[in-house]
Amino acid sequence: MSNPVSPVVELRGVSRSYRWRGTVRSVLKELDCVVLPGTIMGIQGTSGTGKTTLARILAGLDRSFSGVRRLMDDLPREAVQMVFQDSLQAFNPRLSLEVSLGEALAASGRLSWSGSPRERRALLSRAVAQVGLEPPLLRRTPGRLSGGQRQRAAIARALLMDPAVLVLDEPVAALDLSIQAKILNLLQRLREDRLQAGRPVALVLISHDPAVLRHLCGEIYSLQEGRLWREE
Ligand SMILES: Nc1ncnc2c1ncn2[C@@H]1O[C@H](COP(=O)(O)OP(=O)(O)OP(=O)(O)O)[C@@H](O)[C@H]1O
Repeated sequence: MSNPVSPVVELRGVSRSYRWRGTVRSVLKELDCVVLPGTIMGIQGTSGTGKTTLARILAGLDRSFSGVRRLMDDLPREAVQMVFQDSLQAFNPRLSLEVSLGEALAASGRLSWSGSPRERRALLSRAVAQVGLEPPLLRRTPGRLSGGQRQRAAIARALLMDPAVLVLDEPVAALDLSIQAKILNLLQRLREDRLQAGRPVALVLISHDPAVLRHLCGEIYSLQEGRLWREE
């Protein structure tokens, strides 16, 4: 009998509701979600079904839920990283990419701010080159990048934290079709590279667009009535 693989992150019986103007809206209802190492899981759902709510809970950004969220043994909090649809809001507009990504690098514990600037620049150049960005772009603020470049930078920043899971909430919805395909191919390649390097990263790709999910995902689930349903 083969050993069962432990989830990198899992949700069991998770419920989340919002109180708004005196009424309570129940969004997630006893939802289960299991993310296995190195897999690509797709989650679809129409507007308002709770995709972002689920993404934030998976990523550990929202703790106002009932039920259980479990991370694989010994994984640090930062092991689950999130990439948002609108990466302009995810970056401090006043900071260059070099500073924003440098902060992520310092937070990951791989290099302290007191480390040599040269070493830091080399690591950051490699990080952006890995997502197809020219290192000189590191000097720019996020507002001086295209939407596609910014999304690549957001992915590079998340990868600097050496995640075991990347939760991507509508990562290409704001981009032109041709750029969408490039970003999806990039995610595919990054996942394969990490698998080969023995450091698997699981992707949870959330999209309202079934075509985006079919492009990448082995398993696709629909978020409906507060739960995930496996698509055939
Ligand atoms: N902070 C909040 N306060 C009150 N209601 C909220 C809050 N955040 C989300 N909601 C409501 O919860 C429901 C689910 O929201 P959520 O953003 O998770 O859905 P979604 O599937 O990501 O939607 P979309 O595809 O439109 O982004 C929506 O009806 C939304 O109005």
